[in-house]
Amino acid sequence: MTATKGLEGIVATTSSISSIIDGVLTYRGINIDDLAEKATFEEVVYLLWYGKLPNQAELDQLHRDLSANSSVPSEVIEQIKLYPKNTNSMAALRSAVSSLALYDNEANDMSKEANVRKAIRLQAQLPTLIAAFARIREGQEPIAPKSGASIAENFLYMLTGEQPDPIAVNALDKALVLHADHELNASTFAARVTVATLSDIYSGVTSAIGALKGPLHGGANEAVMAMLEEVGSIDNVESYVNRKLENKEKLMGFGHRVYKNGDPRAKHLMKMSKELGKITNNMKWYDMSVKMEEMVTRLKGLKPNVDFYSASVYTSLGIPRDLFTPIFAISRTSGWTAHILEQYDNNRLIRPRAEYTGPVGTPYVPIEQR
Ligand SMILES: CC(=O)SCCNC(=O)CCNC(=O)[C@H](O)C(C)(C)COP(=O)(O)OP(=O)(O)OC[C@H]1O[C@@H](n2cnc3c(N)ncnc32)[C@H](O)[C@@H]1OP(=O)(O)O
Ligand SMILES: O=C([O-])CC(=O)C(=O)O
Repeated sequence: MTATKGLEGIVATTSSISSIIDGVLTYRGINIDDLAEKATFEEVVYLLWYGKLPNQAELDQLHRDLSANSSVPSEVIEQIKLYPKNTNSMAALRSAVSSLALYDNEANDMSKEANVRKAIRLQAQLPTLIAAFARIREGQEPIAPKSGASIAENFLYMLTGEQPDPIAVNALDKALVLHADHELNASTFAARVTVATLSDIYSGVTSAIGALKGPLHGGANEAVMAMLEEVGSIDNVESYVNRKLENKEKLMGFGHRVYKNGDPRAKHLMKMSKELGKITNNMKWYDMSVKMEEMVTRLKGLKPNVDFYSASVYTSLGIPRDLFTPIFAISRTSGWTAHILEQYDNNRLIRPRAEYTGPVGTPYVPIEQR
């Protein structure tokens, strides 16, 4: 038995949800470039869950279902009020999503119908939880979700209490489309491993949030912004990148386990970053990012991944840095739940082996002789 570090190249499951073939990403066979330009996030949610694009009536029904389920139990809001004000936002989200299960009568109902209803509730409630957390820590009251609004519109509305600009809504919606699913990434794998024990969907999504939090995965978008802020100005990019590469340190938002010739989502976010920079009359983060990309690509051959330009996109939308990864979680909930439903449909316990590298034949030494 020989281990493959990080399971690189190991095919661990079959899935019909999303694919990465020759650097091309598809959701249910539809190229991400088409979806990014043409689909709304709700259409993508439907596509991931049901395997086809919705017709108008189906999409309208999904909007109604998401809207009707977007309020969170008051007990969970009361718990969030008890969280330390400076708590990590992904830790807060992980705890709050886990708490949702306590107030869901169907939490442990493993029927397909109940699991689909729970997927809808999770998708609808994550934005509400995150906006509530963001307001509560600022000493503000949470804002109830607005009936009939899309997930992107509702999230921005619940965050600020103001009707968001349609440009901001469209930009966030497109970012949600781009982050919705990504084959067997670490957080989706975590979700599938958890539910493959026939544990419940809340446990699966809670595991996934824990995995997404790390800076090698979803946490990189926040780390990219921290890096840009540390660099401070375009004049410092060159020395910063040179220093990082000399010290063999990671540059956040670059590299990918699967894409070696570039992440197809990055160009869309780059374009959005440029457009939003122009609209907000602040090209600083975009310009710094472009210079960094040019250097890292030239010197190290690494391309930006989905997290790189999303950092400047969210900053242009006025979103606090530590909500970037929770926003990723809002989007990826669609993919996580699609994978969880797929796992239940064709389940087998996921239990690989480890190559043992410890001592052998070790005698047991009685405690008085140690
Ligand atoms: C949504 C997402 O999860 S997208 C990924 C988000 N994560 C990041 O942006 C964090 C920065 N990037 C990374 O840490 C990595 O590229 C990962 C985690 C994405 C992929 O990791 P792996 O597939 O294990 O690649 P690995 O770490 O083996 O990298 C191969 C080589 O490239 C280097 N490398 C990879 N990424 C970077 C980076 N961002 N900056 C500098 N060097 C890098 C490694 O140091 C290694 O160099 P070496 O061969 O000289 O030792
Ligand atoms: O697939 C991965 O390893 C990480 C990634 O880009 C994602 O989850 O979107």
